[in-house]
Amino acid sequence: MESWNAVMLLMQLITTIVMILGLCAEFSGGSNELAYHYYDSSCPFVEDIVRKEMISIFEADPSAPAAFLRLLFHDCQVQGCDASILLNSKYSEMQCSKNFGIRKLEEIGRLKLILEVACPRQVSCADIIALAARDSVLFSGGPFIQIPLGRKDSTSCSSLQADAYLPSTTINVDQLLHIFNAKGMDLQESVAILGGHTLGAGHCTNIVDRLYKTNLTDQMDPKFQLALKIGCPSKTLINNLTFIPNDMTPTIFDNQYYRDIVMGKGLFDIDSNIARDSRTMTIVNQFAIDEEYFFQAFSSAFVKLSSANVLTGNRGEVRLQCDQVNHLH
Ligand code: HEM
Ligand SMILES: [Ca+2]
Ligand SMILES: [Ca+2]
Repeated sequence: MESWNAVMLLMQLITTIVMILGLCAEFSGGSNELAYHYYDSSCPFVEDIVRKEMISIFEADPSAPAAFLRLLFHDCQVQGCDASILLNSKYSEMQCSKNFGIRKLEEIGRLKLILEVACPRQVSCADIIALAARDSVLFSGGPFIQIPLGRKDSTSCSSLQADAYLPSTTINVDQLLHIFNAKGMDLQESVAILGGHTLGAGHCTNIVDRLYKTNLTDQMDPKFQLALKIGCPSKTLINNLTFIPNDMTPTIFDNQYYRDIVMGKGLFDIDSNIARDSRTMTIVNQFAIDEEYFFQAFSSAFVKLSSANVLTGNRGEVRLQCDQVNHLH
């Protein structure tokens, strides 16, 4: 009987400890999930502050939205959306050649400084990247996408991981679907997220291999091919400087990308592949004629991309400076 009482007492003690721990987590904002009202009490104007800064960045440089959208994809693709791409260290992800052309890291750092003044130690660099990307979509004519917040920043990064997880331009449709299925996307969302290529440009260095292949089996539109050859004359060193727009309206977030790839005017292998694969072709054709449908699928895909594999609660930290971890771990 006595031992039974002791067991009961122990169980009560454990329940109390678990409850106290739970309460602590709640009060410290340590919820383990992203939330739509995450900064309501700790930084209520975070979205307005980011939006205001973004507008002035976009006014100064119309190519900026493309940069922020790609930055989000490349952050989320390696270790999840944790601002690992911003870390400046021996192992920086930016050393990886697949991150060639990634821009505007310093603008995220500048936004962070502004937010440190408004709400010290609250807003993670990972959330700033996600907000910058969704404002980029909106201000170039795309949908307004509400995203949950509360991502924490990583305390490490690895260029090897970037090498392993960033996709190359020659991936096939199977590999593409695999990448986005892993983030919970269905077929439509996987085709929609590649619609990010409605913005921005690709450098010739990423195009020439396809363009000057001896047996170009691609059904590339001949006039488009000629235009690409004029834009990227040969395999020269200046290929790192010259570039070609991703679609015919590279500063507008629209469904032009799908209309282009249907007509054989896709810039990279993967762009033309989704227009020809039997699984993805029908969706590409639908997006090409129905922009609203594309916007809807892109919006839900964007939430999944930016929520996949995030650090929350006590995992990770809110960096004080986006390019450095707070202290050595
Ligand atoms: C999964 C397969 C993908 C591949 C292989 C791929 C590949 C590329 C390449 C090679 C470039 C050109 C980089 C340069 O030469 O400067 C590029 C640009 C771009 N990508 Fe992707 N991408 C993929 C998916 C995505 C996704 C999911 C998004 C966003 C949702 C995205 C958004 C962009 C944007 C906006 C640019 C233009 C960047 C700029 O102008 O600065 N890409 N992509
Ligand atoms: Ca990352
Ligand atoms: Ca466009």
